[in-house]
Amino acid sequence: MNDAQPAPAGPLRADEIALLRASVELVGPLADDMTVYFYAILFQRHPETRELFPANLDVQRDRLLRGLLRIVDLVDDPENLVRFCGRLGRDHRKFGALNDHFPAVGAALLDSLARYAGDAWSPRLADIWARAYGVVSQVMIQAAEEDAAVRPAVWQARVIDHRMRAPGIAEITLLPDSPYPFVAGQYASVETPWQPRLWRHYSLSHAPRQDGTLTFHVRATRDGRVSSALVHQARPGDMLRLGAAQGEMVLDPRMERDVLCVAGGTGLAPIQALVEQAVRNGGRRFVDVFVGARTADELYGFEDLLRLAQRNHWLSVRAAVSDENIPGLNGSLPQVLRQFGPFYRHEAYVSGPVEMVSSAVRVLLNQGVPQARIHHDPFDVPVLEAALLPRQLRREAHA
Ligand SMILES: NC(=O)C1=CN([C@@H]2O[C@H](COP(=O)(O)OP(=O)(O)OC[C@H]3O[C@@H](n4cnc5c(N)ncnc54)[C@H](O)[C@@H]3O)[C@@H](O)[C@H]2O)C=CC1
Repeated sequence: MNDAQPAPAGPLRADEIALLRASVELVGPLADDMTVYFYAILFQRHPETRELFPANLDVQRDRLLRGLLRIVDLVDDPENLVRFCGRLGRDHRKFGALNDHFPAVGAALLDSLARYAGDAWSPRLADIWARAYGVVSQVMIQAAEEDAAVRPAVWQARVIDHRMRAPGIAEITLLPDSPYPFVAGQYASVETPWQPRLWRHYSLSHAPRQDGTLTFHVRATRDGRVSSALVHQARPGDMLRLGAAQGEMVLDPRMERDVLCVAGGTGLAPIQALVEQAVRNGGRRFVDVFVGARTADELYGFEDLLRLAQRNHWLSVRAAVSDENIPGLNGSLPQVLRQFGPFYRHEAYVSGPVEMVSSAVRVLLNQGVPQARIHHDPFDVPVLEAALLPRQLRREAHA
């Protein structure tokens, strides 16, 4: 089949959206097989696209098609569709010149859907899918072009410091080749020379610095190839690549509410950045920080925050350990929040393992904190934020 031509980008009608959703439901249970098929035909028809992806496709497999399919969920929500696809487009710049590949991906997607939807596939459904894909790719391309006018797609950054902060947790400092714009609380995507084209996201652990250096906290995990390489292999002098900073877990300087910060494990990084920013802003509101770790050994960074609290009356810092019985606070962060709340007057920032973040969010919602005042980074792949959140939750989040 020829590559899909750009489809006329008219809004889809309600009956067309219903058909689109029904087809996603239909292929949902077959998504794994369909994904394998999708990549197979994409690489067969366009071998040059293979080198855009990491050598091991396992994670990517899961991501790309899932993202494409779930974007469908946003087709009747233009504002969030544009926001989501715009971010996707900007984020894709780091992968290289992609504009030429949109038609190829679109064609592979439609052919995969046609095969796995079976009898339910029809020329009408194909037309609806082509139009939906046309809208998405137009928004992505436009966002990428606008972004290209103002900043590079990637930054080369040299490792200038590497130190272990706790067992398996390294603090890594980089010097980028040109100024790297970001706001305290944001994260960067990082590619290492050891796992080419495998990008992972790490939060910066500080507010922007005069000398332009950037610091990340990284924990080596058993399955985390990039994290393990960063902790165990990276040394001063090594070169990494960075994609643009992203993330909306930032302080609004106009906001007057007190702040609650909840940091689990290496989730401390963005919280430390927010606290540093609050100091710079002049400490105009009270900030309560809860830092959690499984064991006392893993509770790194707490002493630094305590020292900061001694100098700033508006800052209070508490630590809790969940898997060890030691003097002080015991329990997981969500358990501890239950003891200390309610925080319904606060603006809340939560960072750490996904399960911890989602259960802390539930505790805060139960305490009456409105969803809009609970800030956390997207679960899993940041660019798939909207895709991974259940529809209802997302609506509430943007309400
Ligand atoms: N911006 C963000 O949201 C950031 C998120 N992270 C993520 O944070 C995580 C940090 O992992 P580790 O340091 O290994 O944390 P960890 O597994 O050592 O746990 C840290 C804290 O979270 C609590 N916790 C862990 N699992 C929980 C669960 N199921 N329910 C309730 N509480 C739970 C623990 O009790 C402990 O207080 C990584 O997944 C990393 O991707 C890291 C940096 C920034």
